[in-house]
Amino acid sequence: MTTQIGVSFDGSLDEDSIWTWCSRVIATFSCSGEKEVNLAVEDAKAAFKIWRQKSGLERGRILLEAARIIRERTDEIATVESINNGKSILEARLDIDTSWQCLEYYAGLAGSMAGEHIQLPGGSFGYTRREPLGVCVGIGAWNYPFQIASWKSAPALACGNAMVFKPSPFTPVTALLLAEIYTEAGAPPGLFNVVQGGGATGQLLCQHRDVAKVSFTGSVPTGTKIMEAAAKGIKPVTLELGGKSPLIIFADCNLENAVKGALMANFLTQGEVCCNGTRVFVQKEILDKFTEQVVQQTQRIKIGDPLLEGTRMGPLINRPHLERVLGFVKGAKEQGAKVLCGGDPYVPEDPKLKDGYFMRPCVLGNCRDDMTCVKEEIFGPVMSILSFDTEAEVLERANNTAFGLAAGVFTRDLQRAHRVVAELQAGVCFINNYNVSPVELPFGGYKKSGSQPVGIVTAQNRGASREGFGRENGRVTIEHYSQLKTVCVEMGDVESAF
Ligand SMILES: NC(=O)c1ccc[n+]([C@@H]2O[C@H](COP(=O)([O-])OP(=O)(O)OC[C@H]3O[C@@H](n4cnc5c(N)ncnc54)[C@H](O)[C@@H]3O)[C@@H](O)[C@H]2O)c1
Ligand SMILES: O=CCc1c[nH]cn1
Repeated sequence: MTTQIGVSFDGSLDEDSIWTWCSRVIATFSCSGEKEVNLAVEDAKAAFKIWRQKSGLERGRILLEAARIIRERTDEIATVESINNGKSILEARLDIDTSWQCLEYYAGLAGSMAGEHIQLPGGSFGYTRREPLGVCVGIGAWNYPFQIASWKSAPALACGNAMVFKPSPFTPVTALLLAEIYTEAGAPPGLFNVVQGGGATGQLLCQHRDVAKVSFTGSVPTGTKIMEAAAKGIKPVTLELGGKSPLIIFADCNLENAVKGALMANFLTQGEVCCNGTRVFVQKEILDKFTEQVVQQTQRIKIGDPLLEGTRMGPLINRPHLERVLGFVKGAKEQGAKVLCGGDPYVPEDPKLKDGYFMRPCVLGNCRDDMTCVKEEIFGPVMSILSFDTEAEVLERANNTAFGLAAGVFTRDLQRAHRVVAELQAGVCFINNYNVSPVELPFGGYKKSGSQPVGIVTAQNRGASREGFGRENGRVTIEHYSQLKTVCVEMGDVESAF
């Protein structure tokens, strides 16, 4: 089967390919079926045999070389990513930066993977070995194609695993560049394999008996299917899912920073960001001032050709998604929200861009907690502003969601900031900033965004979610890509019970 992709790549970067976010097909690929998936897993198994024998330091050296190549080729990869996804070139470069930084980080940790030595009676002893899992599968969403492939593969490879990666069919291109780079850096052929396809290919990967683990980034409904498939094979999963995160702005904040923070929380990558703080709770005293400034700055966002240096917002991923996002705005109006700016299709002056999937970033006022736009993940450039009076009230409302990916708070009162984040049911919290993603810090959600509360959430266990469905980045991810072997060594004779 051949799938056609709306925003895609024809292999050249000539003048014409700059104008391709307009439903022009510029790449086709065949979806991998059972045969191709088996082949990719077989190749990965062969590479794993070689890779697992290398010391951490040796693996780290290859990852470092891959990081160096990515860094050297940042502009080129960012350009392809911008064509692949539609995000602005400025943002695409930042994604490539956090990608090579991730490889560098895990290259550094690879040599430090170690077990313990435990003394036992009579001179006997035990030790533990931290071992790789085997062939891991990575399945990506379309919003951060290169970054997701890097964030999944770097810790997997650092721990001695191989990976078969399936990008989203909407953004199939840049994962291939990463595969080429790993090979060029000295990884055994097949260590990082890319298969193309949609849900059916993803299912084949998850069900494959030789796959040891699945790391998935995408929506909650697909995450549920992946968990079901993995459960049948008793495979560990990492799930990085959707969100509807709160951003809480207290009256004592630095207003200028809070306004900038709200834009960062809502409009990066056309609003197609899992951890976006789309429920913006503003304390009543500053509601009007904050709203006025947010609207002013939102209206200044330059929309257009994402490859131009001045552009800050490109087209959405595809026509159905654009229509879905516009539908949320329409529904919000019907439910009583006020469109303060944007929320309509945008047609750039350049005739070559006229069929692009552009829309004006939208700020909604008069929002209530029961509105669909406030409850559901929109995954587009739509900010909902809600007002609040007290800290206790806003905490209750902020946590009143099945999601738990991220949350933010702007205040000058640092005691309040820490008190509030301790109560927020979210895996990633920001104080006086939003949507910064240093690779040294673990990234992942609570609740339906990727982890599970311990039983029923009560005042006592609130925030005590385990990172049972994994994390990306940070030291903790090593544990999700490795397993512990205990070795018990007898130094005396066997004391038999028989
Ligand atoms: N938490 C995070 O880190 C994070 C990051 C980016 C995106 N997301 C979430 O991703 C969603 C948007 O991305 P999307 O539309 O690509 O998500 P999606 O769930 O539709 O698809 C994600 C990936 O899963 C594959 N897939 C679909 N059905 C499958 C199946 N049955 N088995 C295996 N694989 C299958 C798709 O082909 C794609 O590669 C949003 O909800 C967003 O919040 C989360
Ligand atoms: O979409 C979510 C993943 C992410 C967040 N920031 C950078 N990448």
